[in-house]
Amino acid sequence: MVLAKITDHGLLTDQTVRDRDIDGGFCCSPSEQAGKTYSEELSSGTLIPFKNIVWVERALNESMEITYVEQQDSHFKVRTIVADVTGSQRSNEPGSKCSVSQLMALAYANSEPKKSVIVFVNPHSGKGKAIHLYKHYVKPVLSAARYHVELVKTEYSGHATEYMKYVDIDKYDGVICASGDGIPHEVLNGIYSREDRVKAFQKLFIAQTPCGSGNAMALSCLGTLKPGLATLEIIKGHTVRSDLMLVCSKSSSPRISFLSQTYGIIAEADIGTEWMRFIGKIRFDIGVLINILRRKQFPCRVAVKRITSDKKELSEHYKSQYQQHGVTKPLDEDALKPKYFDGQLFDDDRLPAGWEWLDDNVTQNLSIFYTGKLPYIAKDVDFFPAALPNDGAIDLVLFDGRAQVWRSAHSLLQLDKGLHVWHDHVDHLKVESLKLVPMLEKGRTSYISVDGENFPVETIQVEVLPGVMKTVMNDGRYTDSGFLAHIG
Ligand SMILES: Nc1ncnc2c1ncn2[C@@H]1O[C@H](COP(=O)(O)OP(=O)(O)OP(=O)(O)O)[C@@H](O)[C@H]1O
Repeated sequence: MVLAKITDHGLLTDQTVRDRDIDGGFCCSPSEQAGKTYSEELSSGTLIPFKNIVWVERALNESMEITYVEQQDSHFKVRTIVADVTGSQRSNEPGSKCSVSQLMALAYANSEPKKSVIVFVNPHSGKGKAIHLYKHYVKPVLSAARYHVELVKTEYSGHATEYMKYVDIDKYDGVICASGDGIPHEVLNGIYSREDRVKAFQKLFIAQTPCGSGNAMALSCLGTLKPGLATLEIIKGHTVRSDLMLVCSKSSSPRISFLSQTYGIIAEADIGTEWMRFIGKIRFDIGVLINILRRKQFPCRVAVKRITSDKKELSEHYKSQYQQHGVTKPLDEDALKPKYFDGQLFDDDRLPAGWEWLDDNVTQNLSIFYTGKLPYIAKDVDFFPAALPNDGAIDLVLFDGRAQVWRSAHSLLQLDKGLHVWHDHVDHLKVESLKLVPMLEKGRTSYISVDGENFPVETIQVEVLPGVMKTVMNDGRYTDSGFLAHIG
């Protein structure tokens, strides 16, 4: 039995008799807890942050059984202690007993406990490691938090889309993707194709616990690449309504995109180097480097409905939107429909009101076209530092291919801090919608990628869909990209 008291920062253990360690730390459904051991001691003066407490229930003699996540650097464990907890002013009178409901309320200050979720695990994600990561880091946390889990191991590409198209959404609060970014993309598109899509987007949160090779959603929303920690953040974080993008083209039906669309050097390095998969993630850097050294250009025309004109306006937009609390307006069907696509792309000769073509001198010599909605596209790749979850904007970054090689290389070396956007040969705009018209010479092959997936190289129109996706973020914000500190 542990004596513990409530403090402002968490539960502080006072005096230890014994604690209980569940199954070496990685079991956790209540029924599995039969195998509890009574071995380890918890040192006196240990602080268990409220955020780490995932479940509390009554034990014998007014004591409580408290389950929490213990985490320190790479050490990660789910533990249960039996404690006699006294309260402080924060819960009730000093010295008096704290109740289970009081401690649960402190533990779940920003979220609801005990949700029901669909968990997609893609066995192929992250070079086949996803099932192992799910079993050892994700499942223990969800079980300890008494989540109801409908586990779906994806059996083919498109499985998560099909599943989300027909699943009974009344049974669930959300979807957790134990995968890379491909499964959230599928989940969102499955929901988008439902007849009751307004209700589905309104009801279900969609989050990623990073088990793939590309984990931009978890990095940007939860700030970690550790699946166990990300799962704790999903359970404890704030729910946020975030913008999505809708990609329309001639040959495909409108496609939801939560991450990016890219054409030029990045698309070549990502999709065009698939054959080099065997060398791992470095293939991407090599692909970029080769194309930069070759000064490869990808001519196109780009039309936009802009929100900002230059980097000064971009900074002002960021400052004014950063503190906004987000979308509270209920969703309706109009919010999910494209404004500029009626089954056909609009005519290039007649831009809709408020649209304009970007400078042809730049777009005809472009090296990178990249749009995004999340700041981090990979670890240490802060490509869209000014991205905000629900500013009703798509971030558009263009690299002028006429820049000298050393200038391009220098800007790309600053991707980790998001400082590339301040270089003169890099444009960074906020737009409401855009049109990309690739203009490659006849016979030249290239790539467009949407959320990292291959897309036909053809004209695309992209529109922002404000506040459509319910997701989870640590403090209700994206992981710090450093942009605010930079603009002061
Ligand atoms: N059982 C399966 N067999 C083959 N492909 C699958 C299967 N399940 C899912 N997929 C596909 O795998 C793609 C990549 O998945 P995901 O993003 O989760 O992993 P990843 O390791 O990050 O992938 P990548 O290496 O492509 O970035 C998804 O877009 C999905 O369509």
